[in-house]
Amino acid sequence: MKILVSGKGGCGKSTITAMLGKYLEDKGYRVLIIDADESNPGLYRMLGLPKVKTLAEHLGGRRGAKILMAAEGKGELDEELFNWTLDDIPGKILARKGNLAVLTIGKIEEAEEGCACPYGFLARKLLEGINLDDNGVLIIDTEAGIEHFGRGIDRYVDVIIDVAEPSAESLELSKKIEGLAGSLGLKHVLVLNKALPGIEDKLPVKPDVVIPYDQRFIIESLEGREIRPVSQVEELWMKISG
Ligand SMILES: Nc1ncnc2c1ncn2[C@@H]1O[C@H](COP(=O)(O)OP(=O)(O)OP(=O)(O)O)[C@@H](O)[C@H]1O
Repeated sequence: MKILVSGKGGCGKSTITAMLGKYLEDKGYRVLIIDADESNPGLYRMLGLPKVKTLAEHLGGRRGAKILMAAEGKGELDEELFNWTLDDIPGKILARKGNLAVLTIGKIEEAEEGCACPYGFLARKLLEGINLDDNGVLIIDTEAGIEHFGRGIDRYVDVIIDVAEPSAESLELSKKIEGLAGSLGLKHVLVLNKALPGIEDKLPVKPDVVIPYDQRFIIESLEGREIRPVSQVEELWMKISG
């Protein structure tokens, strides 16, 4: 199963990715989290993992990714390059603890110019090439917004977790994500995160899962502690897998 997590900036994509990853590992799944959000230092902290080399660094940096992208354009890319199972992804690009691992696509350095296309390309090839068995779950934490939909990553996922917070802007974006999921024939699960008491009655849509606003997330983040999944994550998994 391949799951894409999408939503507005700061709505809780990484928080939900990390909680679902931990929950599933605890249930006996082998979990690979792909960090495709280049401005995302929180995911490693939430999972208590050290940072390791990115996939882009492994392939020669942004330049290496661009060369591969051009090769694909000319039909000359060795498609075997990304044909990995969870067992043969190079260890140096995996931050791993038990049956949960994180792989980061690439970080755009401050001095770097140009678009994020080479990293989008790598994410797409990775999702296309990776082979999961029945026990494997891949969760891709995307950058804020819906630009990544244009990079073709969505072609290789089964489910979209659409994370919204209770704001008009976030819900507006979620509506677009639902439309994109529908046009791609993907299962769409709407999570209302940071929900305040009674707020659901004021929403124009009915979320599939509601995660309350909880200041413990903020405290854990300030104290640099690992995240602990909330009980609603089980409900989220039922909606995804049911
Ligand atoms: N249910 C919640 N209640 C309170 N705070 C929350 C909740 N969920 C997430 N947060 C906090 O909101 C902030 C943003 O969360 P997170 O980093 O997961 O969002 P994001 O969507 O991944 O952000 P970005 O778009 O920047 O990658 C964090 O400080 C996190 O601890």
